[in-house]
Amino acid sequence: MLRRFFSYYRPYRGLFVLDFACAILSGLLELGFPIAVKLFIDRLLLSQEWLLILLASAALLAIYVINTGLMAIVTYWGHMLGINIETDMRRAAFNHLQKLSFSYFDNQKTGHIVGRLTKDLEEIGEVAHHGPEDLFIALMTFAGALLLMISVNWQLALITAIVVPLTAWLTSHFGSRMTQNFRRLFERVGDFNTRIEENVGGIRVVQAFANENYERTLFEMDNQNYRRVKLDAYKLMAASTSLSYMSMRLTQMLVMIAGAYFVLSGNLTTGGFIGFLLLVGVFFRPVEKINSVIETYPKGIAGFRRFTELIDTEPDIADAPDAITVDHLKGDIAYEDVSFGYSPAAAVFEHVNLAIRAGETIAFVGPSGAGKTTICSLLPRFYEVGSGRITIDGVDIRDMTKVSLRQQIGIVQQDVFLFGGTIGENIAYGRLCASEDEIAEAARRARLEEMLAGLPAGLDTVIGERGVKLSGGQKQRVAIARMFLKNPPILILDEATSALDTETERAIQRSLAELSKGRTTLIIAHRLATIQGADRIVVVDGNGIVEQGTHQDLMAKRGVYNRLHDAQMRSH
Ligand SMILES: Nc1ncnc2c1ncn2[C@@H]1O[C@H](COP(=O)(O)OP(=O)(O)OP(=O)(O)O)[C@@H](O)[C@H]1O
Repeated sequence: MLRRFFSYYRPYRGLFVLDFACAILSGLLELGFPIAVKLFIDRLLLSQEWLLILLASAALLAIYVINTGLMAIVTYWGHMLGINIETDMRRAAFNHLQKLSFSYFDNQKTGHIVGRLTKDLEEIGEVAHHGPEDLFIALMTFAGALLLMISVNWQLALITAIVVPLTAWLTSHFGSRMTQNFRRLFERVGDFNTRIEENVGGIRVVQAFANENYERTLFEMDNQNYRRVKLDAYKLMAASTSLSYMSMRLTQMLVMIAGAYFVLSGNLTTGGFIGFLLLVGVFFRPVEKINSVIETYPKGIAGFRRFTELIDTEPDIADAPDAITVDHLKGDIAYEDVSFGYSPAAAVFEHVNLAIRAGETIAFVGPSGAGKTTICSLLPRFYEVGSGRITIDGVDIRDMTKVSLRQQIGIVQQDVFLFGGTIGENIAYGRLCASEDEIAEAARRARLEEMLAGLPAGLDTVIGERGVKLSGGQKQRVAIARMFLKNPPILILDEATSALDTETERAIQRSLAELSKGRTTLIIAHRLATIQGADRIVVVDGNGIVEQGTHQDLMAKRGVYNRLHDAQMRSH
């Protein structure tokens, strides 16, 4: 894992060397300072040569100034190193996320994904900056101060070194527990990110049901879980901080008593004693740091593990190595003995065979949950067929690149998802390089003109998050306009069930009819009245296709379709 972590430093070798070199230099100056003080007191002070004393003071000041500069470099460039690595990892995670298929997102909570890309990576950035530097400097300071202490008085050095095994124990004992703890903490952050996401996204439903109290209770549960885990972390930290503090101060006391004895017995100079005490301070600095390190490192490690988990998630639908880029498909589709289930244990349908000619309009009907949407979502490879194959123009869709395949298929969903920008931007999502004229033309063909005329900003009207400022019908028309712009040879229409008024509904039907002209169209139908004109109606039940034919054929057959039709007629 460590090697993998360091591979992210590769592009920033120069920055790393600069940061590291400055940190080492600063560490050395810190180490040299107590010895300089010792010499100052023992040699210069007693010599009473004022010029030398002033010169030595100026030299000490210069050391401080240089150290200040070094520390500024370490703080700025060191953080830049951390931020660069964090940015790279975030980009890698986001790019990987774009490759993952629907099944991954079906099983993930949005808040957890957001957490991985924000909080976790922030912690990694901190460790990326401080990690190697702190570790190395800590070791260097430890070793350097110990050697200098031995050179001043080895007996005192031995007393001071008592603290080393204790520190090692504290680091290993608390470090791994803190890593586990922070991992749990990040999960809890993910939980309430998800909760907030769902609550804000669904606030209209929450308020319409007047379920604010219920939501408050759910949120408070997550909030308290987070609090508990965080308190556990601080309990561990309090234990490690107080243990290390106590051991340091006890050692310091021992050094004071033993040092006083050595000075009084003439085995140590006053300068040596003061210098030694200053060295003890330097020696303890890494020990004191252990408390912040014990917080930062486990967070970084936990964050990095979560990051690698995401990066290592293989997209279950990937391009074959020799996948071809398709363009201008005609739109002949064939499902050949296709079986599929979202989980291997539960098949949604089995042995589906269906041939659709280019330009044909096929409507899928059947009871709710029968698998109409699922059949259609296999075509753009949102999910992979379990067995059998699907071809377009005779080519297996698994032999095409995902991007080129999906460019050939347009989907108008029942639940139109719009982005938070303007109407124009949302239409342009169909073809990002479209000109303004093309966007306006698409809007006209989707019969958006009248609505746009009533808006002062027209296509530049901002429609709010997920398009909340538009009506259901308007959103659908924007989605249709997008498709006119995308202009794919194959179309999947998830027919709207939302109760639009008859006039709007008719207008939308007309737009859709125009949109599907000359394209192979698969309609996921909920209301049979609207699809009677389809070239073919395919009836799906819980196992697969049970009937197919024109409306007239199926009515004459007096089978499932006939029953569904009669039932809907009765309910209207
Ligand atoms: N992402 C998913 N993960 C697991 N199971 C799913 C998923 N989507 C749908 N299902 C299940 O697959 C079955 C078929 O669902 P599908 O949405 O294809 O039916 P449908 O005929 O389109 O229904 P409706 O008319 O209500 O939209 C259902 O039992 C449903 O619970």
